[in-house]
Amino acid sequence: MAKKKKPTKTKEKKPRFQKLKAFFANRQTQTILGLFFVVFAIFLFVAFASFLFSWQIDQSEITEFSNRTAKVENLLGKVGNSLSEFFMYKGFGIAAFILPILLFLTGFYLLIQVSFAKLRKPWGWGILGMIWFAILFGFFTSDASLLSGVVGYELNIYLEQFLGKTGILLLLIFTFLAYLAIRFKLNANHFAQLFKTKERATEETKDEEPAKVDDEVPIVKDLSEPTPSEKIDKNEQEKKSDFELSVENLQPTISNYLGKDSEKEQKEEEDLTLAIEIKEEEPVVDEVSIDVEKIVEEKSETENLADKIVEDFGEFDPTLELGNFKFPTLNLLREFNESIAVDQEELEANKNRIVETLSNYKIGIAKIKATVGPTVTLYEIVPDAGVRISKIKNLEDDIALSLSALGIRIIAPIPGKGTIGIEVPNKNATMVSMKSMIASSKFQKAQMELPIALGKTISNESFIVDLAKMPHLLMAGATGQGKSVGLNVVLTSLLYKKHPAEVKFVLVDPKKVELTLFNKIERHYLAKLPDSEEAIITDTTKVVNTLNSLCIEMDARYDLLKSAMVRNIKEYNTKFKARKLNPENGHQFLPYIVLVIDEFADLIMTAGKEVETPIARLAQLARAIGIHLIVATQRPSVNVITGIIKANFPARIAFRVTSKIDSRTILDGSGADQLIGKGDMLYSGGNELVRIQCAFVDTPEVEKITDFIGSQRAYPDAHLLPEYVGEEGGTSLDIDISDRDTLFKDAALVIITAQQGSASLLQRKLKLGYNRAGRIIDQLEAAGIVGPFEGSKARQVLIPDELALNQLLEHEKNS
Ligand SMILES: Nc1ncnc2c1ncn2[C@@H]1O[C@H](COP(=O)(O)OP(=O)(O)OP(=O)(O)O)[C@@H](O)[C@H]1O
Repeated sequence: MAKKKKPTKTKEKKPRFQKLKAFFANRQTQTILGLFFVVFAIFLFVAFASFLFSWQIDQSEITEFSNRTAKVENLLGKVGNSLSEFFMYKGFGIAAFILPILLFLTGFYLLIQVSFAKLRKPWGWGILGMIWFAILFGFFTSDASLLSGVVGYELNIYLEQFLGKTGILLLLIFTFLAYLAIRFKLNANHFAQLFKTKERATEETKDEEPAKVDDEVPIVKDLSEPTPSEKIDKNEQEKKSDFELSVENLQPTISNYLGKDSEKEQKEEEDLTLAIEIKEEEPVVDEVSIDVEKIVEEKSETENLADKIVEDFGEFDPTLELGNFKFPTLNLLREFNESIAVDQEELEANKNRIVETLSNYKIGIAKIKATVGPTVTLYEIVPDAGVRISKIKNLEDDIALSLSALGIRIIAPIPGKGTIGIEVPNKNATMVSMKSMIASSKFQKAQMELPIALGKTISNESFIVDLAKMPHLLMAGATGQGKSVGLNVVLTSLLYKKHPAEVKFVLVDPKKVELTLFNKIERHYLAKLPDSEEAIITDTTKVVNTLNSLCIEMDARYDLLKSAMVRNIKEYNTKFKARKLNPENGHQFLPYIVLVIDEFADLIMTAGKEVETPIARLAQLARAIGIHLIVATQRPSVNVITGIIKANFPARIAFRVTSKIDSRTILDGSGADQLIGKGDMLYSGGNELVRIQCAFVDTPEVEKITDFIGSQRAYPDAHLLPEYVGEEGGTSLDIDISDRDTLFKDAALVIITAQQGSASLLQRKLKLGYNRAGRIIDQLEAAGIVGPFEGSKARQVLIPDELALNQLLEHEKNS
């Protein structure tokens, strides 16, 4: 009992808290509050300033607050006086001025809508500052005065008992230095560095001094008569370096030159010659001396800059471009009477018939329990001990006959329960409206990437699944059993939950009528090929191009994920939002792409392998990069849902099908043939089958939603997928050599080095547009460097290495 009470309490509290949250999130509330804070801050500031001059005069009036005859000098009257008395005299003294500054900042932030998180720091430092200044002023004043306030004075007395006067002073100095260290991000290394640079500077000056002396020595020596001590020792002469020898070699050259003049002159100018010799020597010395470049220490940051960008600008918000986008409201959806009427008589009658039929076959029942769902009621039976389960399973048709009802399904045993279930359709089925699904708190609070509200289970629980986890969905069912409604339910769910920046749809509708309504939201939610006019694809050749284009997008996304060193789109986007990926390196926020294909059988019939291959490739690989497939088909035959497709679509929905074989094809078991239609479906998310009544959303409802979204500001164009040049899009293969692209040879080298003939490789390596890369690939094909087009696979490279390429090109020129 106690356990049951708890959740009701929290349920009551939450809406009230949310209302309060919504109230404060309202811009009007924020404006009024902001203005109040700003005005109140100015009020306090003026009152405090005035109090500085009038406090002694007004002090006696404090007790006379209600006395109308008593007058005060404070510019802001008795209220100003009392507040100042409270905050300054009885509070923090002069330091109380910090308070109006903080209030002003708060009001200002509220007005310009800066996040509250940014106020935490100023308030924290502000309050600490008030206390610190109060203590500081209290330290220097001997009485409770206006400077320190009562707080500062009392704190000083209190601290003095423990630390003494000197202790307080040290504490103040320490806290001040600690503040400097935290505020300006200083640490001991900075001081050490400061010390080192000083030391280096003094060392440099010291180094320079002896150098000067050395330089001067030879000049002094040369100009003066050589002293006996400086006469060259023979031993030393032997040790002379080559360099010194070369100086000697210079000597005769100059003296020979001088020798051409008279010998007298030679003697007279001997001293001078020496000086000249040395002067000649100087530049040689200079050449050899090493000029040591000053080591400039690179500036380093003390914190991660990405964090700083986030701190300054907040996380990247992908929804900013359509910041005013309004999600569709609940009132666009229709309301139905959805209360399930439990018909006691019907229940009783069905129970009696089940018991009777089973007893005819000598199967005793220990217990029976009924759960009434929207369309079917589940009777859970606990058979007597020793009854074989297979025996009950075989009685399916007999029980159906005795209950004279269609769509009876026997689940023997119910997984995880140890009972046997018999699902019997209700006489009056209840519709599950889309509105109830969208409004359910399970959907509203779903923390999923791509939540889909499919419908209600037999126990009336809303069944919400995450398309991102599925990761692809296969839908099958005979015509008129609710497939199209199911697709609309999926799309509507996503429209109610995801911003246009977060998800894009690629819609393929060969029937041309089912998804046309979504044309209105083309520039919000749809993705298309660059050259196509219509975003919704109805033409088979366009489907092939779109699928191949999605394969290119997939490859490009994998490259992005690789360079960002993440494993999936969620991690990638989180990293991108935290501004850890540079958009200049090609990184961008990646929206989920949901590819919806209606009438898959029709596509396979007309395009066969051409669509199957890229679909299989996407299904196999696209889960991590946020491309999800929803494929619907009327005919779940094995040539439509082939083994390779089936293997990659673990999540499947089966509406009613006409034969057991079809049921087996789609669900790997029977059951879908026993459904009753009209949205009655079985969902298989791996191994377990869940019976669900699909939600119902009408065409007018979808129209209202798309109108609502379509009427809002949109992106300039639909989301553009990478361009794909199909086989027929290529130019003729007889390309003239002179018409070749200027980058032809570079491209050939890239392709040969990588041994991979793909246009996207050229795009990346040579930084080309897709069209140009495609043209070059065609030219390479014409030149016999790459093989022919092979669907989504890269072309074969026919030239093994650069040498062979050169030979080929040379041969071309000569021929
Ligand atoms: N979830 C549902 N709840 C109630 N009724 C439904 C539901 N889904 C479908 N129906 C009924 O079934 C009819 C056919 O549904 P829908 O058009 O989705 O069938 P379909 O399988 O797409 O058929 P087709 O393959 O011919 O397009 C609807 O008009 C509606 O009356």
